Amino acid sequence: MASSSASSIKPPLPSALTPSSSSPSKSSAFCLVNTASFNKLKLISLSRSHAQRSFLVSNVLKTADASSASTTKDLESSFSSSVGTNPTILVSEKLGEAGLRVLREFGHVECAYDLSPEELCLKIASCDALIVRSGTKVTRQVFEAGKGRLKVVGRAGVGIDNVDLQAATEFGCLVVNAPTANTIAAAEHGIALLTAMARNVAQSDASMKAGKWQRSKYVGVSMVGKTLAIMGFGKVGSEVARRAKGLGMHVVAHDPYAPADRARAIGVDLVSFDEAISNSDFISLHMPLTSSTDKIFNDDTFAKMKKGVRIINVARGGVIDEDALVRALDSGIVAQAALDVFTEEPPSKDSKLVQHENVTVTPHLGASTKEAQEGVAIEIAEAVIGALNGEVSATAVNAPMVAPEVLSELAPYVVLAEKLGRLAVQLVSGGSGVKTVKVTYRSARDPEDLDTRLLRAMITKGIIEPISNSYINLVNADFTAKQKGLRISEERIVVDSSPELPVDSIQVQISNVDSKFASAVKENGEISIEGRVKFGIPHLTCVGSLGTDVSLEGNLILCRQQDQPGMIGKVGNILAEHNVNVSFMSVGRTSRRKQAIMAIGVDEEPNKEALNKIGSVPAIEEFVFLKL
Ligand SMILES: NC(=O)c1ccc[n+]([C@@H]2O[C@H](COP(=O)([O-])OP(=O)(O)OC[C@H]3O[C@@H](n4cnc5c(N)ncnc54)[C@H](O)[C@@H]3O)[C@@H](O)[C@H]2O)c1
Ligand SMILES: O=C(O)[C@H](O)COP(=O)(O)O
Repeated sequence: MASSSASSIKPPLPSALTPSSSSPSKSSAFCLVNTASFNKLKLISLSRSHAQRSFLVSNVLKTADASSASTTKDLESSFSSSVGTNPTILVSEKLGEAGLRVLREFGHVECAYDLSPEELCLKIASCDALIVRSGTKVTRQVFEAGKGRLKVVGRAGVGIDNVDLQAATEFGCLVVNAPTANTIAAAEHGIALLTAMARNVAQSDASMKAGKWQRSKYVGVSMVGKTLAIMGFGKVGSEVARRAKGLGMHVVAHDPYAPADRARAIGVDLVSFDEAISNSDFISLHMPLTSSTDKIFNDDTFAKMKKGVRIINVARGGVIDEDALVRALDSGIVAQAALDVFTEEPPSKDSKLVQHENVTVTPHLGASTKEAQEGVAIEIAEAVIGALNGEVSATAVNAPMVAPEVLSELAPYVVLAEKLGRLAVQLVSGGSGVKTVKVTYRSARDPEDLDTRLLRAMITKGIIEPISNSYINLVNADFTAKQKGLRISEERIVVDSSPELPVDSIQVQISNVDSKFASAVKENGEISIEGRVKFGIPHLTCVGSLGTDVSLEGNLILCRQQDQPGMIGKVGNILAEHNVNVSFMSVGRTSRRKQAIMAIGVDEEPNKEALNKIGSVPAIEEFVFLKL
């Protein structure tokens, strides 16, 4: 007889005991002694020391016990009940009042502006969410300080170059932004800078205020008929293009990812980078700051521009090498520049660029209209609350988006997936050394129609969390798996079952490891378990090559035994003697009086003595105790 210790491994079962894993119920007999009452889908987070205790489904932060939630309504009611406490939301920059009102109705809102990096790190440790604009650097240190509690960073605007997305992902923190509400404001500001620069509005205004009347000095240039290059034909760039067309300009755009039909619809030609910059009279920048756009406008690119070009930047200061721009202004390659954004904000008071007489500047005002700020504030408040409430975020920056209908459909499978991962890793001898996992989804659906990212994340969570102190969710599951050298491959097999159900069964196989329960090892040497959802409840349906049928909740004892009368009673009595409540029992076997697998669900964890007694029942050949 083997116990749950790693040293007591027995060889895999003989092939006589190996019914087909794909259809265990056909070749196994089941005796379902008792069924448990199942908890509702508990979306309350199990997160440690976390006051807010939310379950962020879009991120799969935490799940609790086996559960069922087959409709969106079930899910939503579970979400709302999970946000009972008062989450703390730190707002570190000025946010529109309308958004603050929405946030205050939801939780405790702390507005603390102009925090030093140290002060931010100190505060963040007691916050569930952080809302920033472009002025707050959300660094790795911030995520480290917020570890375990900070669940979401909301960027009240578009650009997320001030947020360390890699660190956010590693710490499982969702980043959401408000990408649409300030588009028009930014485009209008771009046009304002374009026209103000062309007609020297700012310079002549300053001159008049200084008591001068310099009409000939401030002769401008006309815009009609001139070529404007839009660099980055996204939301803002397209709106600038529309407006520039209204000014009678010829507009071209460069954007490696922009669809040609959108450009055509606005009457804009998409051209190469070099073509755009070398033939244009005005160049307006609208691309994000990324590693590939960092200082993309530099000495080399300025040298390719038409002499006397005028540049507008309402995107990010970092896309321009500012020293090179000063040189280009001094040499006359660039006649004028109108800048709303700077590499360092605010720039130094003696910045040559800011002080340059041919440069018009504004202090990052692109998004600063009353309308845009109210809009952005509401957009980000809703996104952050949604994320804390477990809703799918349409503006997630560092997590795959899962459509609400997919989420609702997959809810019970999400629980099953985590339980299977959790069970599989506990069957590994010593629990460690897991490197290769294969997940097989059997489904009647076309493999293309089955989005398994959520399920894979939960299996990863189930496998990693019991053996490490990592915290896994949809945001960081793939990253953490990779970091730990865990390779999870997936296979989808089309089966002839109901296409109404997204998944028929999920099988988790771990290879190249020893098992503490030899019966879990298939002929191919892999630990294998399989489960399905029955009436919304996750069930374990196969262990190794043997069929079983137990609902997954509480704890589980798996025994391999000789199939003979009285086994259920013997084990049941031992557990009763130790005041351990049995929630269900199931016996699967291939044929009479040979070997069988008994699965016993227990509410409490049996002590060593009880487990030893089970182990000494002569007909029991091996057993393992597993925590779900
Ligand atoms: N000044 C402000 O207050 C203000 C306000 C809003 C937006 N912005 C900034 O403006 C920029 C654009 O915002 P958006 O809402 O239009 O974003 P967007 O994502 O809709 O558009 C950005 C576009 O840039 C394109 N792009 C990416 N790399 C490029 C490259 N190397 N060359 C050319 N194009 C490239 C993308 O394909 C995309 O179409 C962002 O940097 C944003 O932060 C500034
Ligand atoms: O990226 C943006 O949305 C703009 O740059 C606005 O930034 P702000 O919120 O700091 O005004």
